[in-house]
Amino acid sequence: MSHSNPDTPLSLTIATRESRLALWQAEHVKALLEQRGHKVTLLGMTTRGDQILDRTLSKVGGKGLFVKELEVALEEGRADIAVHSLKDVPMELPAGFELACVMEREDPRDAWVSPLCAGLEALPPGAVVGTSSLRRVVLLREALARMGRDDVRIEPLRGNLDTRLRKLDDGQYHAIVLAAAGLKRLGLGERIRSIFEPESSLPAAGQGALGIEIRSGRPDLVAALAPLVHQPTWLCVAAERMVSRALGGSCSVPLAAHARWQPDGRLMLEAAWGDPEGPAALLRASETVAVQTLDEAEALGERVALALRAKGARVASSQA
Ligand SMILES: NCc1[nH]cc(CCC(=O)O)c1CC(=O)O
Repeated sequence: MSHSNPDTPLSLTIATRESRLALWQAEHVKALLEQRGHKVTLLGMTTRGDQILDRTLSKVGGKGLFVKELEVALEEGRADIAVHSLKDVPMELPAGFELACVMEREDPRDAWVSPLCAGLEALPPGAVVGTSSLRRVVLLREALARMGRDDVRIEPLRGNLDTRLRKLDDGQYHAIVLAAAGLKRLGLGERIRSIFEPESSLPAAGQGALGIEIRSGRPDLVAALAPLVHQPTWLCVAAERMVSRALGGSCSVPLAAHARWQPDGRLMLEAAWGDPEGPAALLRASETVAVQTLDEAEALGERVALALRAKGARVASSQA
């Protein structure tokens, strides 16, 4: 098809959420596409996930909340591509949509932001730590239990990045935990007091990576986006996302999945699962293997999910 040449300039519209982080990400993709001669417009929109700020996301339907409206814009032809934080993209896209591009990952780790101290160990007695994901809550509880700190309270923290930082600055929390990637992208990296190594806070599947979604059947877009693809990141997130998918992909279950390239060129995938009803201890599994294709990455993810299941992890029933 003549349209499939990556050098053919296109006029395209990017659907994006309107949080500062989402706009930064959309502008980033816009600039990269414009460098390649394409003409790009942004279409900003508000999603249900942006509107519901008073409840924990896991209680109101989960990840799809941040992408549905963008998909409707693609479906109706009001936009051509949607730029997402991959962490917010459901494991299975609706029929007729596909992931056309995964870009190079920003820092995938969790960050500690606090005016008081550089980590959990230095928190004052009775401190309140804010975070917004079940995964982080369970990982923090584990770490606190290891330190014998049953005095520390973990409280929900919702809202976009600026809102979360403001709540910290208002004194509602002594410290908050959030993704390093968002802070770094917005030039707020200096607020990070410390970074959790994956050994102490295993990241969520896709954390720190951007994905670009399109309607299927647009080889012109696939070709235009091909130069933005970072294959090593795509292999990592394919493995990570398969773990979530194989376990039901619900964000009301504490689940971490993180893949890293080893110096020997193999991919190490680690995952952790927590029983939403049970005790806080997480089940863990990992495997390191040579991976060259997305199929091999997904097979790795499936095996690690199976290993978790063998240890007692259950498949979540599909979310509402
Ligand atoms: N759940 C919301 C969300 N989706 C993506 C990011 C951060 C950026 C990224 O992971 O790419 C965040 C904020 C956070 O988890 O603190």
